Formats: sequence, structure tokens, C-alpha cells
Amino acid sequence: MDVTPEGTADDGARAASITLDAISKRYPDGTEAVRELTLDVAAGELVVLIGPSGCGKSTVLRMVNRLIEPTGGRILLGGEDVTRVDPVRLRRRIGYVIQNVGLFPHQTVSANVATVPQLLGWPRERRRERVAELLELVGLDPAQFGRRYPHELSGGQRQRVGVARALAADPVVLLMDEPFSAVDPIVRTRLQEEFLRLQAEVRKTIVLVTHDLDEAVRLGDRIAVLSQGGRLEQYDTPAAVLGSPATPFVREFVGADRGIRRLAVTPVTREAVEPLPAGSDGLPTVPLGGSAYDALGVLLTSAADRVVVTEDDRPVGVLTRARLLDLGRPAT
Ligand SMILES: Nc1ncnc2c1ncn2[C@@H]1O[C@H](COP(=O)(O)OP(=O)(O)OP(=O)(O)O)[C@@H](O)[C@H]1O
Repeated sequence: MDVTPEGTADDGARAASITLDAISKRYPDGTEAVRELTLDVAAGELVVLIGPSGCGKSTVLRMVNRLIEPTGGRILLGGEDVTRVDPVRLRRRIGYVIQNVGLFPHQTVSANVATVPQLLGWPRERRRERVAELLELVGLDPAQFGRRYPHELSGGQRQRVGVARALAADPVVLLMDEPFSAVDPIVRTRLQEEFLRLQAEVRKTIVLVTHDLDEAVRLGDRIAVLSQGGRLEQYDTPAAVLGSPATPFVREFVGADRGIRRLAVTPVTREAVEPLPAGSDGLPTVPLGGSAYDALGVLLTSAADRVVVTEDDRPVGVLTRARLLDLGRPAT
């Protein structure tokens, strides 16, 4: 069955690029939620939209799957204008995950995950295989969880089912609106880590909305910082947004502690490492390529003023406390 929206050329593609071309949304009451926003997301890229409450993040996201109709501009998926295709067919190609997941309460986990395949008329056996594959992918044993109902799951498990459901029909794009904010911080961090592993495997084009800067830094290949009216203040890698805020707005938004956040996205490189002096036995170790933030954590929990950097478990040099702190110092 053809599930490609009319007018798109992404047949068979596993991920499609997204181009927002001067999209605008003026609500009927006159609120200009988004004014001529232009943004490109490459196929397989994970882009995070972040900004203060009311700046238009959710409006932007929902215009991509046409839950909200733009009042101006164009949206291209895989280079094809989808502004005028049937929104229902479009949504079958776009996975959507929201904060409280929105699972159907009276349907089992399996039935929830199979929602779109069912709509698409997949035969029962193919649906069953797909559900099992997806539940395993998100770390839930299909035999144990497939027959449960949403209220019989923890918040984190529900969230995983939401992600599995969004991936069910192999969408070319995944939209996620505050997907991890309804769970406590420890579960959230674990879900984020699992999600990054999942993304490395499925490589979808993902647009994720969050108000949590740490989440944006951890997950985003690029971060789009928005201010009121969906105005794009900066669109760059986490390291660049933290290291060189493009505008006073971004500088204030990322805050005074951007140096420490920056360490989380700064790897310990060979350039930062000094030759290994004699008498370095017994010092704590960190792996080359690991994050400078983790190295700082190791330093803070030991009495040492330097750590030994290793590659394949062999020491390649030392990283001093002073050099480490330099890595977090913003360029501007
Ligand atoms: N249906 C609507 N009618 C009128 N104005 C709306 C409507 N929906 C949203 N808005 C307004 O549009 C602006 C952007 O809202 P949106 O929900 O996109 O922001 P957001 O950045 O996602 O906010 P938050 O982080 O608080 O969820 C806000 O000023 C909001 O009040």
C-alpha cells in the first residue's frame, strides 16, 4: 500500500530532510505565534527547538505535521512541498510523541504500538512482528509488556511505548514535544541516553521541543534557539551555542553556567593532553574522547590536580585541572 503523501519524493527513504521556508502562524485572535521562520533540518539530523515559554516552539512543531495550518510560507519534506497535501496522509509519514504520551488507555501496549500499521492495513502477522521488534528496540520485553494496559506501566515505560508507537510505520520524520519532561530527572536522563542509542540505530530526522537546556545540549546535533514570535536567534551545534552565543538574547538564555554545560559537549582531545610525567601511578584515569565534564567529575571526587588520559586502557598523557577549566571557558 502506498503511504507516501501526494507530491513527496521520499518513497522508500528512511529519513527525509525538512525545510521550513518562511513559515508563519497567526492565530484567529490575531496572535502572531511565528513570523517567517526559516530552518533547514538535514535527513537523519536531530534538531532541538528551545526558547522561553510562549515563543512558538509547539506551534512550529505542529505546523510540520499540519496539526496546525501555517498561515504563510512553505514546508518541504525531502525537498517536496507538503503544505498542500492531505494532512491525514502526511501524518502517517511523521511520528509524533508528546509529553504525556497520549496512549489509548483502553488498548493494550501492543495495540497502541500497532495503531498506524493497523490504519495502513498491514496484515496481522506483519503488525505482530513489527510490534515485537519495536518493543525490543525501546527496551521492553514484548511477552511481558505487550498485553499490559497503559495504567499498568511506569511513566518511563509509557514514554518508551510512545516512542515505539511513533516509530511503528517507519516514519521519515519524528516530532517530539517535551517527550521526557513528565518523568523524574533520573529516569529522564536514562531515557535520554537510551533515546540517543536508539537514534544512532534508526537515524530518523527528529525535531524535538524542550525547555530544558541540558536536554537540548545532550540530545541535539544542532539547537535552534527561538525568541518570541518564533524568531530564530541562533541555529548551531550545542558547543557553538554555549561557546559563542550569537545574540544577547542567547547569551542570557544559556546563562552564566554555560561554561560548565559546555564541558559536557567538549571531548578530551590530544591537544589538551600533556606528556605523562614520572610518578603518575595511582592517579585517576579518563578515556581520550570522553567528555571534559566527566573528567571534571573525576577530578572533583579525588584529591588529585590532574587525571591520566588513556586510549585503549593505555596512558597517553595527563590533563591538568587548569587545562580542563580552560576547555570550559567560552570563546566570547
Ligand atoms: N489556539 C491559539 N490561539 C491563540 N493563540 C495561541 C493559540 N495557541 C497558542 N497561542 C499563542 O501562540 C504563542 C506560541 O505558543 P506555543 O504553544 O507555540 O509556544 P511554546 O513556545 O510551545 O510555549 P511553551 O514552552 O509554554 O509550551 C503563545 O503566545 C500562545 O499564547
